[in-house]
Amino acid sequence: MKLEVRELSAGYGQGQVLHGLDLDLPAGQALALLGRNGVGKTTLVCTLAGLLRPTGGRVLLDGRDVTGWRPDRLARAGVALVPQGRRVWPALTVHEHLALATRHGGRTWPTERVYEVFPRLAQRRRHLAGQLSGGEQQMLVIGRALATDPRLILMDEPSEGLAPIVVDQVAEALRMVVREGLTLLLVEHDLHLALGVTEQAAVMVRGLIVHRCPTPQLRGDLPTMRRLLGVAG
Ligand SMILES: Nc1ncnc2c1ncn2[C@@H]1O[C@H](COP(=O)(O)OP(=O)(O)OP(=O)(O)O)[C@@H](O)[C@H]1O
Repeated sequence: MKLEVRELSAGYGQGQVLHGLDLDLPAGQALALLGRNGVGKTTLVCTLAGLLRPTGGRVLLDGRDVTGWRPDRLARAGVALVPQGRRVWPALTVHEHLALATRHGGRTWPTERVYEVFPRLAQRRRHLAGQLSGGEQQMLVIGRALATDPRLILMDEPSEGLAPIVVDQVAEALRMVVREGLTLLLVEHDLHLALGVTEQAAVMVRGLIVHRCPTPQLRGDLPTMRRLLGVAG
């Protein structure tokens, strides 16, 4: 699903965070959205998911103006959000989570397809989510989003607090779904993950995209990474 963001402004009360931000994400592309703490990455993702109302500008999905749409309407249009903090329902099993996600009657993934992306979840399908490891919970949250058959998936820090080996498993899963044509906007501090699964990278500073390039180019551009992201080395 093609995403076009035009002069988007949003914030909290009097505090404006996004200052007329422009962003283009062609259908089927995976984009890493990078930037130091507090530049507005989560604010952008929440605005795109309908959790925050923009105060200005426009958001287009496949050319259709969806500015100000509520989260449920955006979800039905094919937008899925994997928010920070991997919230699961502790007393429901893995399988019940996935079954609930596909209950809305629209297009869905067969649960088995989620299990192909995350074999670990298949092994844990009868376990309560509250008993899963942090990594398994994150797989469940991503799996739940995939089960709704999204066309654009917004992810906010999926690697947060996960062991490196689990981050590798999440990366492998993301590569798989991107290969299948899903459009991905990935907010991520773990550069190994962010640069390992995306073709394009964008860097935010104070509510604006200030740098955009193919991911391999950014990976080879240490001065820019140092300047905009504070990467050591
Ligand atoms: N609910 C809120 N109410 C008021 N201000 C907020 C709220 N959430 C975030 N902010 C402020 O908005 C600005 C941008 O925050 P945001 O979380 O979007 O940044 P970020 O780039 O995602 O940061 P991080 O990388 O630390 O997650 C920050 O100054 C933050 O303090």
